[in-house]
Amino acid sequence: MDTVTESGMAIVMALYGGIGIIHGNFPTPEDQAAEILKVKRFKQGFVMQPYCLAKDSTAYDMMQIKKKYGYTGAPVTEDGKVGSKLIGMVTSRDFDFIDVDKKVQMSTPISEIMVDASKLILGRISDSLEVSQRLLKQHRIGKLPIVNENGQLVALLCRSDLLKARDYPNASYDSKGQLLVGAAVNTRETSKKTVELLVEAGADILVIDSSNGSSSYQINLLKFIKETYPQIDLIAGNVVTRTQAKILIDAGADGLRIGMGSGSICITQEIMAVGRAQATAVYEVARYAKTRGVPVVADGGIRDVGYITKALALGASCVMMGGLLAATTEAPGEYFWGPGGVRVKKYRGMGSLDAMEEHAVSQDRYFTAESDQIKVAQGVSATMKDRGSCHKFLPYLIRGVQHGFQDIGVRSVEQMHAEVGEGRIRFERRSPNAQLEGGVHSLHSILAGSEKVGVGL
Ligand SMILES: NC(=O)C1=CN([C@@H]2O[C@H](COP(=O)(O)OP(=O)(O)OC[C@H]3O[C@@H](n4cnc5c(N)ncnc54)[C@H](O)[C@@H]3O)[C@@H](O)[C@H]2O)C=CC1
Ligand SMILES: O=c1[nH]c(=O)c2[nH+]cn([C@@H]3O[C@H](COP(=O)(O)O)[C@@H](O)[C@H]3O)c2[nH]1
Ligand SMILES: [K+]
Repeated sequence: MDTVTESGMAIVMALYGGIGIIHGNFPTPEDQAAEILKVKRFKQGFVMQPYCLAKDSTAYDMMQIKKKYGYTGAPVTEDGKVGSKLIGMVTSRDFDFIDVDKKVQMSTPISEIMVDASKLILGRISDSLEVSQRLLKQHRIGKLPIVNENGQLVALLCRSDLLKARDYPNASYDSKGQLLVGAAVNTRETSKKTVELLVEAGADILVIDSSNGSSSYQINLLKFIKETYPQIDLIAGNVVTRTQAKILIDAGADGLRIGMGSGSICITQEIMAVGRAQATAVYEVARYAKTRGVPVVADGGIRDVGYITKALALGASCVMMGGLLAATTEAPGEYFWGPGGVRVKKYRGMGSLDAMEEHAVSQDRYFTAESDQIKVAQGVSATMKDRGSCHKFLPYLIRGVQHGFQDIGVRSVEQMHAEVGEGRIRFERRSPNAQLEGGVHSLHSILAGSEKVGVGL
């Protein structure tokens, strides 16, 4: 989803053993492929998307970076982006000499404050983290810009990060040791070209993204991709019935995505009058897919960590989450202050009017003909409360699932599936009263900070 997964989210997901599916709502397919490349080029310990200044930036622009993001220095590049030529670097040390109270000095060109690239110690993209770290220490500098052979900025190494260098023992790597990443494509004819770019950029998995997977458009694209790129794992969907599952498995799907209208921003069940209760859908489709040796993804409706455990118990091999990961630091978009002074980020359905209007690609998807001006939204646009960084939230989710498995008495997803299959682990219907009882109830008030999601971060 375009408010959940771009390269930043995909990187952190892979570092913790998951995978991110880069959304397909970019202005061009090249933009989507560029996000795949960013994940593939990610080097552990490096900041791959540092906030940059442009050659015509001023001291004021640096102050804005400091105010908004808390960073005291920034690389200066030709056009203010990563990937363009590095022309200098500003650090707090250079900045301390500027009196920020004086207006004239706020408009001082950054070129007068920065240290010119010719005088900087630079790291090379081909160097390992150890070599670059040694360079930092040797020269006692705070920040080391990493450039490629053309002098273009590709990353930044910060001394402050050395102290918190993390290890990711469960990271998802491909055979070349690069992080795994997937991408979503729609079922339009144009996707054939998009797929070529995504595969070239190194996508490991493609997800054919549609609310109703069993369409002729999807089957055609699925067959095309399987024939043209047999090495690519393909997840088809979405489906909620065994019949739909059969159609896609027969057409060659390697995995299925289950869920129709169960997502937090979904209004499909109300507007289209189609869909299915998510637990039933996961249970039924997973049971059938298992007989065909095809794994399934439970997509949508994961409200909290317990829902992941439930989805796995119902037969899913993994879950896909939108809302639960939205409004983390790594989700696209900026935080802003929502009603009640709460810090929020935007989260919207890919079928919301908002998403449809933003990009020509998604508009195209929703117009049955070019001249068709009537849009039927299948999702809403919303905000989500700041959830902090995935570096804390993902370990919380993982540990939460582990505790759930421990309490149930299973050691792995495979064991869970086997014991459910054999009837040793069983589900029992809960009455509405039992569900109320299972939640927080009868309290005068809940103390701030102890809300359900994220307890124990
Ligand atoms: N999981 C869920 O419950 C739902 C998810 N969504 C999300 O919203 C986004 C859009 O979903 P959909 O509306 O299902 O998109 P879609 O692209 O599958 O369908 C949109 C419209 O385009 C038409 N279409 C698709 N391919 C075509 C082709 N090759 N030629 C001519 N017409 C074609 C379809 O028939 C449909 O009318 C996706 O990201 C999806 O995941 C939307 C609704 C429900
Ligand atoms: O009915 C819908 N209208 C939409 O506009 C829409 N956008 C996304 N999705 C689906 O919702 C999933 C995420 O759901 P959660 O926020 O509950 O994790 C996602 O993974 C999608 O399957 C949509 N469904
Ligand atoms: K819903």
